[in-house]
Amino acid sequence: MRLPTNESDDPLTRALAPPPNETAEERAARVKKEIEAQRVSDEIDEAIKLEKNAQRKKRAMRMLLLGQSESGKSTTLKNMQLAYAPRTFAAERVSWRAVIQLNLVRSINAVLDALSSELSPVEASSKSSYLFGSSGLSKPPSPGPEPGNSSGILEIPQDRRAALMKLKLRLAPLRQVEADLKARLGAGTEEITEATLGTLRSAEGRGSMDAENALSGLADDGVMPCVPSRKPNPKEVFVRSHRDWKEKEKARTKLSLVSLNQSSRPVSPGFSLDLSDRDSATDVLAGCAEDMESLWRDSVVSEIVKHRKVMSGLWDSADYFLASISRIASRDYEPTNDDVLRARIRTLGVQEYTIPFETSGESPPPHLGFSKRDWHEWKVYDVGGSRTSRAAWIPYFTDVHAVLFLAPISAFDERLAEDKRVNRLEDTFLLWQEICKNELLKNAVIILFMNKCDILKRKLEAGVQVNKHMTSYGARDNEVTAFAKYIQHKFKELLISLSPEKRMFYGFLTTVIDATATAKTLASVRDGILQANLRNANFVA
Ligand SMILES: Nc1nc2c(ncn2[C@@H]2O[C@H](COP(=O)(O)OP(=O)(O)OP(=O)(O)O)[C@@H](O)[C@H]2O)c(=O)[nH]1
Ligand SMILES: [Mg+2]
Repeated sequence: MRLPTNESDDPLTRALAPPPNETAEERAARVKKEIEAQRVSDEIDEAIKLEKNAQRKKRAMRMLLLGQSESGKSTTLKNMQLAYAPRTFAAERVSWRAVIQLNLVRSINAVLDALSSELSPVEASSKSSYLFGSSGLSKPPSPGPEPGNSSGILEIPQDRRAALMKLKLRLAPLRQVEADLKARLGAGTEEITEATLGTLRSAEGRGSMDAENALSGLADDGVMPCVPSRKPNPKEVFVRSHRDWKEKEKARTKLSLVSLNQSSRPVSPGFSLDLSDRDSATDVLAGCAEDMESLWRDSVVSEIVKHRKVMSGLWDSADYFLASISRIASRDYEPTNDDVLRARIRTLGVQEYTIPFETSGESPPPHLGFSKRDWHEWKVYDVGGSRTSRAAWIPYFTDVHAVLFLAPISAFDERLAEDKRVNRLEDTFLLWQEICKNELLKNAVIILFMNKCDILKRKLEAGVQVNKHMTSYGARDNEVTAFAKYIQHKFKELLISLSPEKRMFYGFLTTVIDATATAKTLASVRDGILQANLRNANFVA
């Protein structure tokens, strides 16, 4: 057979070639037709791609992380990444630097507020909304002494007053650092409290972008009990990206570290360093490191912190970061795994993650219709947990295979930040009830993490009496094992009595800031979900 020797011999080239004596008008018409044909073809390709993605999504294993705000959902998610996607976790570690710096600066500013209240009570009372109002710290303050009420003011020795005043002045730039970091990291830095709810609503009226973010998932009617049954508004439904601030922070931190080393190391050719983007928060923090240490270690300040119950107004990891001031407030600070697990930023809306849960490499049973990849690469959805965010959860209840419910059992003596009338454990029980009886979740495996056992232990050992806050606890032993057994029984009873179908109870006592223990628990969870779903042949869409 003779092969074509040049293009004109090729039948395909010949067939596609324009007619030899094509006029200019004919050419224009032909090109127009070809462009239109290409557009239609592209549209078809795009539709096929979308359909393929939708099918793939439908088949992927899907898990929802649910629970009230600060229950530990995002911390559990970080543990999943650390255990199953360590490279992604390591690559993102550097982007947590600003969040950790902000966690530290906010704690120091809260201490400075308490100090101001003691040094000059009248001035402080006019500013007191800063501390637990607009700054949006996570928990409402425990009722401390009234500023201006002399019986509530500590006696500060005269010789210490001047030194503490000076320290306070030298640390004043940290207010601006807090504002800058919040602006950089976005609305997740604003905790939803009774006070901030008002601020956020009025910001929405002005149509600000930040309010738009902050209000993601906020129902029209404001605070809602548990999971609302009405349809969420469209703003609440879409998956929010968790990458935005992480990508920006990663770039900024790398830049800042390069800039720090530029005098000793030559900048690689072609790398353009934008000095205007250098990290001024890091510079100010490094400049204030010694003063922050002096403040935190000062015996008078310690008394004030205790007296004003500053720590109970902050989130649970504040003391961890305050214990590491010199390490964090240095120019070359790079977060450790533990730092990242402890870092606090509120989750906005619903965020989707892909976790490669593969451990033993086994294949999915053929009759379930999963590809090997879909079987191991789970879609995990982390949600914002405050009452105002819960409407956003509902669209994710359809076709979900597992719910991992976080119950912070140490919160038996705490109140919801967004509604101080409600006890946090009571809110968790109400939420659990609604999840257990929800029709949309009837085929999902429900797993319970009774979390924050470390804090529970600390509280009970410090003498906090459970039965003062939960009369039903009666005269049972005021210690961790007895309390955990009691609580576990309550959760199990509710699950069994409320589930539309007969259900297995999977409960774990957890401290999710402990990565080693959590990795073991997560391996059991994964196996439990797969086993339970294997038994339930109906679950595959
Ligand atoms: N001590 C201790 N702290 C914990 C534990 N679990 C979570 N935390 C801390 O509690 C804070 C809140 O945890 P997150 O994981 O951000 O809570 P969340 O449920 O995602 O909260 P939202 O995003 O607001 O819904 C963080 O500072 C965590 O480090 C725990 O078991 N023990
Ligand atoms: Mg979260």
